[in-house]
Amino acid sequence: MDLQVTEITVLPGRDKNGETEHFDRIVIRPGETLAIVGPTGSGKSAFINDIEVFARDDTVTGRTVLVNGAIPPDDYVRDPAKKPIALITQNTKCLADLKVAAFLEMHVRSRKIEGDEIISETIALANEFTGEKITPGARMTSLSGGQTRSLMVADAILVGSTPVIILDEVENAGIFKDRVIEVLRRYQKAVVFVTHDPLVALMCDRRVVMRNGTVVRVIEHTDSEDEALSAVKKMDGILCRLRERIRAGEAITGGVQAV
Ligand SMILES: Nc1ncnc2c1ncn2[C@@H]1O[C@H](COP(=O)(O)OP(=O)(O)OP(=O)(O)O)[C@@H](O)[C@H]1O
Repeated sequence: MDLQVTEITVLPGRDKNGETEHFDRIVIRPGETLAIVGPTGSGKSAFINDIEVFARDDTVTGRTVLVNGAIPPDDYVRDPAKKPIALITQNTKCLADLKVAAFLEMHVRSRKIEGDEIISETIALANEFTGEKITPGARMTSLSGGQTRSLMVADAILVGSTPVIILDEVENAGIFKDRVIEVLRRYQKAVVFVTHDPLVALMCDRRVVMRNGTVVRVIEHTDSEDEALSAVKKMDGILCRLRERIRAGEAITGGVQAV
């Protein structure tokens, strides 16, 4: 990436009634995680869309998004190779009928990255996110939803090397959410999650609460939520193991605490 992204700033626009939004600015920096939460239709997708297109008072919300404190250069918006944002949604479908390694190789070549190790490294990283292992020889079209999204996240981190990653409701997709968050932090990505998942929301540094097309509150994660977070982690662990057993075709008899 040509320009180091040190911060993305969202400046207020208008709510659904056309009233000026009340927040001052929302800044996200490398290594930080932001969750966008709120009921259906509250404007979560519109918020991430503003970031993805670098809004300049030209979207439905009237917000403006700055990169390093300034309006970003035009090629950030127009040239996909220069765009510093990767958006990964639930509807990631692969139309390329290629094997996983060939698909990654194509991306690696287009990014002009030297060496082949990055392909196996990307597959290995993706396999940290999913219980169903991805092999280099598997066809892209035969991957499950969870495998595809795991590969897309690993690809955005290592091959695309984008500093900002937006994940739109990927939680139901058979990926290890806490592992994804840990790795994204380790790689110093600025991450925005649209989420309804308590574990993802509580693990993030901040939660942006949406209602009626506007940001109504920004909640900082503090120690006071740690107790709830560790309880949710335990529950999530139980559910994950239970899910694996059900997928494996087991009958679940007895209590689930002991799973
Ligand atoms: N500030 C705004 N001003 C005008 N229209 C808005 C604003 N924010 C969102 N909208 C519109 O409201 C509708 C619902 O918003 P959006 O899809 O972003 O909600 P959501 O929270 O993502 O909903 P869901 O959880 O169902 O995906 C969309 O048509 C969107 O364009």
